[in-house]
Amino acid sequence: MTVIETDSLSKRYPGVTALDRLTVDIGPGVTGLVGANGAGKSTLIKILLGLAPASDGSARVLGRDSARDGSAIRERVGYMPEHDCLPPDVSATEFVVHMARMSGLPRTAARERTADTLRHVGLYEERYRPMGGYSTGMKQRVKLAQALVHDPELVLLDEPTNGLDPAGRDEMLGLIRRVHTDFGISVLVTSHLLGELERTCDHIVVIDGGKLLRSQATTGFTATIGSLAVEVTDTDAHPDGTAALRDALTAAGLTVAEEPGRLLLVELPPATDPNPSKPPTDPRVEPSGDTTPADGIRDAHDLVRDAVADLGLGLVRMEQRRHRIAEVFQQRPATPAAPDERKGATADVR
Ligand SMILES: Nc1ncnc2c1ncn2[C@@H]1O[C@H](COP(=O)(O)OP(=O)(O)OP(=O)(O)O)[C@@H](O)[C@H]1O
Repeated sequence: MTVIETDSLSKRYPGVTALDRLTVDIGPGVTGLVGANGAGKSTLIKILLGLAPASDGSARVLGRDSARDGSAIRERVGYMPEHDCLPPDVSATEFVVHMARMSGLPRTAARERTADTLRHVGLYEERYRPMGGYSTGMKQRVKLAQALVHDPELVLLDEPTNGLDPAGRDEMLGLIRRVHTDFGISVLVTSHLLGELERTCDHIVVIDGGKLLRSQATTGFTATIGSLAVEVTDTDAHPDGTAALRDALTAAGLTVAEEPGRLLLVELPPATDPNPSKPPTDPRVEPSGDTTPADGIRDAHDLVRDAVADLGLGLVRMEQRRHRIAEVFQQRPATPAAPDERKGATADVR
């Protein structure tokens, strides 16, 4: 099932191409839309909601054409805008009730839904105070509440962690995750911080300069590449044991990077099949003798163990690590990257 699909979607402003032939399918669940400032995230959201026309191509949201059926889409989709748009003189309750009424809820239902939604986002007594005195975190919560109040099937959240400190960001990301797990609402959440979506999203779409860089399940980002962290002791024969091991492993054909603290990172082969077009292996069929990723990982372990033993070094630790999303996007010239990794990304990877 597809929740959002775009087909060669382009948006041109005078002198700027905000979206450039973007074709992407997004399914249910929590999807992160990542890109540096100006990558085209807000533009995409506005087109999906039918609030801005595309220059070329098409977009469908919940099966409806965003160019023709904008108002029908907005009935079923909630939107949390990036910028502050809250009237300072009214309370969160008054504002969210108003938004619920605008969405067509009767008065009593609007009040009940508002109370439930504000409770869900963690606003209690403060909900009766004018919003002008709210902290950034409270304002972001009100913006999230008004996106949820009419019980949408999908919410589009534009930079919901903007302006929040690390603790506030974590809380907001937890809330966003619960929007899906507690209510079954699908979420598209934008951020220029690639790393923060790693724990929250099932799927990540990365855009840069309005173009699609990558669209992949979060596990795919982190599981396809890994490394073995190895630390060894020095000996009289090898006063720099780390360097000796690095040279031995490199000579054995492994790609090795050195980290501060005498740690060597040995690249492992992909742990999952990086080529999704390849048919899955039938588990009932005996292995044909071809090497698999698991074989490659075992071989790397064996090579490290043997090299350490041959050099007579002490092995302090050898542990497998999965890369975090942010690392996947850092340039790693020592490793021949898969074609779509080679495109690189300009998203902020803090
Ligand atoms: N109304 C507009 N008129 C002209 N240019 C625009 C307009 N809206 C957006 N742009 C330009 O289109 C590009 C994409 O902007 P967009 O706001 O979609 O990016 P973004 O990824 O959401 O970034 P940010 O997080 O900084 O808002 C930018 O170069 C921006 O300056």
